[in-house]
Amino acid sequence: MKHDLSPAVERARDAALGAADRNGTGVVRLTDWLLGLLEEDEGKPASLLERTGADLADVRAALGDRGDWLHPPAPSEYTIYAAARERGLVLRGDPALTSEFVFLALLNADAGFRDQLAGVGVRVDAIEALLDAKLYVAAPADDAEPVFVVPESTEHIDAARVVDANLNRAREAFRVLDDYCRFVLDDRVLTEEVKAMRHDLAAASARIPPALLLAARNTPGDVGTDVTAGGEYARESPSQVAAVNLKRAQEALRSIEEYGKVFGPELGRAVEAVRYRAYTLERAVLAGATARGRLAGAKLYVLLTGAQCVSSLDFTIAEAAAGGAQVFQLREKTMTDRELIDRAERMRRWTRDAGVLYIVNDRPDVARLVGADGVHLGQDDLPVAAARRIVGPDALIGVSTHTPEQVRRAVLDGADYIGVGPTFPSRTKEFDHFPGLDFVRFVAAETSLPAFALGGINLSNAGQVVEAGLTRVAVSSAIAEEDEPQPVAARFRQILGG
Ligand SMILES: Cc1ncc(COP(=O)(O)OP(=O)(O)O)c(N)n1
Ligand SMILES: Cc1ncsc1CCOP(=O)(O)O
Ligand SMILES: [Mg+2]
Repeated sequence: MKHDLSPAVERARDAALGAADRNGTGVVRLTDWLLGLLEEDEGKPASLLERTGADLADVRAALGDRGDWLHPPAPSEYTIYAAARERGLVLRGDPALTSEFVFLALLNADAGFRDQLAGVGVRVDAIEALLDAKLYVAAPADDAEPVFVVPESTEHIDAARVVDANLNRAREAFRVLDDYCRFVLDDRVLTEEVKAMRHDLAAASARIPPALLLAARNTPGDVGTDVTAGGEYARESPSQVAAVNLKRAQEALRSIEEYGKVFGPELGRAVEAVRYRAYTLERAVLAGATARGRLAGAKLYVLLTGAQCVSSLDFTIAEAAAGGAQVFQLREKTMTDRELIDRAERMRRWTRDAGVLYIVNDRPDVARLVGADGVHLGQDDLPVAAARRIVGPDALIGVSTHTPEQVRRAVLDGADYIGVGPTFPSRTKEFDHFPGLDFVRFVAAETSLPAFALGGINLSNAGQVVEAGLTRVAVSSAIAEEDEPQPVAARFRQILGG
């Protein structure tokens, strides 16, 4: 039967037959065919090898010299051409007998021989990927336009290799972070954010066909696998493990973003969005841990407005602190700025003397000016990031929350604690909506960030808050309107579990 061979295939066949004649056996070996195909430096088989990272001279030398190799006989010409046509049809929709598909057919003809070739850097899967036209017009299912249409090129294999390695790195880092948020922080909001980031990264990377990523993978040939940095095996604490893996995820995402640009702008953009979220996550996870530390034992938080106190402010602070209140907030809503700064400075002294934390309500500027420990922000006050620029990295920032979404946002914005309420009708502030104890229950199950229930909490109903799952409360009238704040504060502490 006459086959319609390309000139390059004809030359390779003649070379193989000639080699068989010369060695006296008359048996044409796979080696003879391959050497025939690789004879031309500029030929497609040689260029495929080089594009996929193999050294042409090494491969030729191994085929020619390796006495320890098995050199199986080549299949019949008919079988070789049938396999080549089939590969050409599947990968390109074209059954023409050209050298690259005959090359591929020969590489796949004998598994043992293919393994020997892998030992000298011949990566059949990568060669197949380069020949696979589908890979270059891949588009995610929900995109109307192809995301990238490129000619086959070594650049894409190289970039896919970097992206593949960094996707694995990022996935592994996210897995470690998932464990930290879930088992160490016990925080559902953060755990779900890590999961969502993993999912979004996977969706973004689907823009590169998985077959291409797999084909580009070359772990044995990775010169970095046995290079370890000092300190890689030393971790002092779970939070250090989290910190290291947050950095690892960010670095891997940056690399995917940069090398992903080789496939078009969309991948870079989508991964950039995940990377920014990784920075936010870092703040939420790590600074949250510091804040958790500072507020670890804080159970009773007192909001004070001078005019509401039946005694003087300084007496109320000293007495409530002596009874066990640990955090005090200056909440003045009607003062001029001059009056406010004056009071805020005094309150700094009184709270320092009492050894308690001091938070200023609403005003990051005032908090910073008087050296308060932090600021409390409502939903209509400055956002966390803006306040953080004023108060600095070490100050505590609290956020009022009234809905599940506000809790999620506060956690991810890097709030250090949240106010949760209003729980009950309040004598201090009027409300027309009460998320109540159901919301307290939700918060208790959702986040490990310090969360203070507030709104109408007193000694009679504080137990219900504890039953609903929170053991921290913020109160105003229950302390400010008492002649003797100390025993009241002490009783709160008992109810809240010491
Ligand atoms: C600890 C704590 N939680 C909630 C609030 C309420 O803040 P906000 O909603 O901004 O209302 P005002 O207190 O500013 O009227 C808070 N102050 N403290
Ligand atoms: C400011 C504020 N925000 C929600 S409840 C509340 C007031 C808390 O005061 P009280 O403990 O007297 O109800
Ligand atoms: Mg406010």
